[in-house]
Amino acid sequence: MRAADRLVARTFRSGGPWLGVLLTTAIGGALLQLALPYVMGRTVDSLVAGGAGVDGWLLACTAVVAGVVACESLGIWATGATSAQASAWLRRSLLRHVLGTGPAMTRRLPEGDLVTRLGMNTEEVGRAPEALITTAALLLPTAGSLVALALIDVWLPFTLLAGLVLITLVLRAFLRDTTTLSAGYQKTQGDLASRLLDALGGARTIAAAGTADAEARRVLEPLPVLREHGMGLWRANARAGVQAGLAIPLLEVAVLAVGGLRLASGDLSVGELYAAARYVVLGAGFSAALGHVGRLARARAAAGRVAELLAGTPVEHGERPLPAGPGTLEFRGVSIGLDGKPVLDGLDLVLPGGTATAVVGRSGTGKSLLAALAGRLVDPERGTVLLDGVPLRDLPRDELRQAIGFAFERPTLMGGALDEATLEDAIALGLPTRDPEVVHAAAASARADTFIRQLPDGYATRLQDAPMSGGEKQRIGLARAFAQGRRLLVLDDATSSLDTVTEYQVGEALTGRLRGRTRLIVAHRVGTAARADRVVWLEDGRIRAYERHSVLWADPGYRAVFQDGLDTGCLEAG
Ligand SMILES: Nc1ncnc2c1ncn2[C@@H]1O[C@H](COP(=O)(O)OP(=O)(O)OP(=O)(O)O)[C@@H](O)[C@H]1O
Repeated sequence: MRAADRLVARTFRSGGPWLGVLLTTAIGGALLQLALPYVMGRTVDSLVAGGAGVDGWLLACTAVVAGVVACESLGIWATGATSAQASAWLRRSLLRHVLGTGPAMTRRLPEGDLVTRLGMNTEEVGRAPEALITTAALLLPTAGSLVALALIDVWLPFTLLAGLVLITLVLRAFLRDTTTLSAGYQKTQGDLASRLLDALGGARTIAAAGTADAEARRVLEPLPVLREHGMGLWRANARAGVQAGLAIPLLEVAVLAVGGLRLASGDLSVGELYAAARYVVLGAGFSAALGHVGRLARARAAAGRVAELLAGTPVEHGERPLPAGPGTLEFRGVSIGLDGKPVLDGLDLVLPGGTATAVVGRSGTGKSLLAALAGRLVDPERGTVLLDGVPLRDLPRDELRQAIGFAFERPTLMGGALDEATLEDAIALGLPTRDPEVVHAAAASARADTFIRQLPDGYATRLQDAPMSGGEKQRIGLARAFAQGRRLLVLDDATSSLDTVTEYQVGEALTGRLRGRTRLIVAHRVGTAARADRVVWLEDGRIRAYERHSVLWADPGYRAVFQDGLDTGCLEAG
């Protein structure tokens, strides 16, 4: 819980100016509450004494009550504002961290679980500052009551103190139990969200397989666990509520008994006994912290889950500028593995600037991983990847991203506000300055220009108004990569949905007008490998060969790589 508590403390500091208002109203309100019994006691005494000065005390009573009401009202406002500000701060930093970590984050945690942590859990952590202040503010009247009782009579505070020890123990146990139970509850919520998001992602498959009922059961499978944690929380709440609730009347009786004896012996006035009774109630009001402690416990549990997200090391970028160069890409002793098993092992490879290299190999040999390493979407566990002699880790983020363009098999098209982003925005995504000529030229190379111009608003067509086929989306993704990557283009199976003719045309552009840039192309088609200057043939995590396709073709093992899913026509083309 250490990391969680540290995060709660950081969130507290981010509460902004409203935190000050909350603190002032909480302390002010507590002090006024503390003054109220004294003022009322003096009013009673002046009434008993025949009414001398009663008007002044009545006025004081009114002023104190008005002050209490004002503090409470402003406090409610400040509570909302503080929580909103703290949650917003945490959500912003968390989102930056999660997106900055990149694909490593979604490999570590399911997306639904991430959404729950970034959404619900962050909001719960945001309530921590308010819960902490209100709980602490409750200590003030309690401490004040002890002092006031001591001033009235020396025996009275001991009675209250005994009760307070009891209440503190109850609250401590409640905080501990509720934190544990809340953690379980929130974890199950994350599990439910992950299952739901999985099911939504596969909605087409579920509909096609007719398994909606079975899938709904699978999504809701953790419900009994959620219920168990929920019931546990209610039980803990009820138990602590009863225990703390019992303490107040018991304390009142005890103080009244002691105070009554002192009254009988003439050591206490009626007004003092009245004030003492009020102070006991005020002091034991600490038990009202139960609700705040519950919120604090939920916030701590949520902070634990949020802190897990922040635990991953963020991707760090260097400050070394990229020197002028042709885009030479070098893998030097690069290794990376999964669960202790190497996927790519000791790769040494130099792709000369301006060349086109196809990466081939059987499914699962690490072609996509090699592509990800080439553009620092993943860092190697050992070894270095260099662009024009500079390790990618040393490059500033903007220079790195401007130098390397990525296109994927299933690109996600985006470009600003969800409902406003246009096709031009999607292609220009990541460009430091928007130049329509660059966008149009990139689209032309990706064979997207013609179909875009046929749309009613051309490049200004909103993405949501342009439902696209898989191949069309791939072409927009390619155009985006072509527009951005000034030195190196990494195409990870990015032409798989294109028809043969379009794929050929894009291939022509890759070897024609895009020739000035280094190109790394993960290829499943023979034609793509044949057009490249060289082929990297991956096998069992190592480079089996780095050669021209025409040379490799003589090897039956190489030809077998293309056999999965290819027709003989394509093979002949090789
Ligand atoms: N960041 C990573 N770190 C370690 N291993 C990874 C990482 N990303 C993927 N892998 C693993 O690397 C292996 C190869 O995956 P990859 O997607 O690179 O294969 P591929 O050759 O592109 O396959 P296919 O042709 O089927 O797309 C898989 O077992 C995958 O789980």
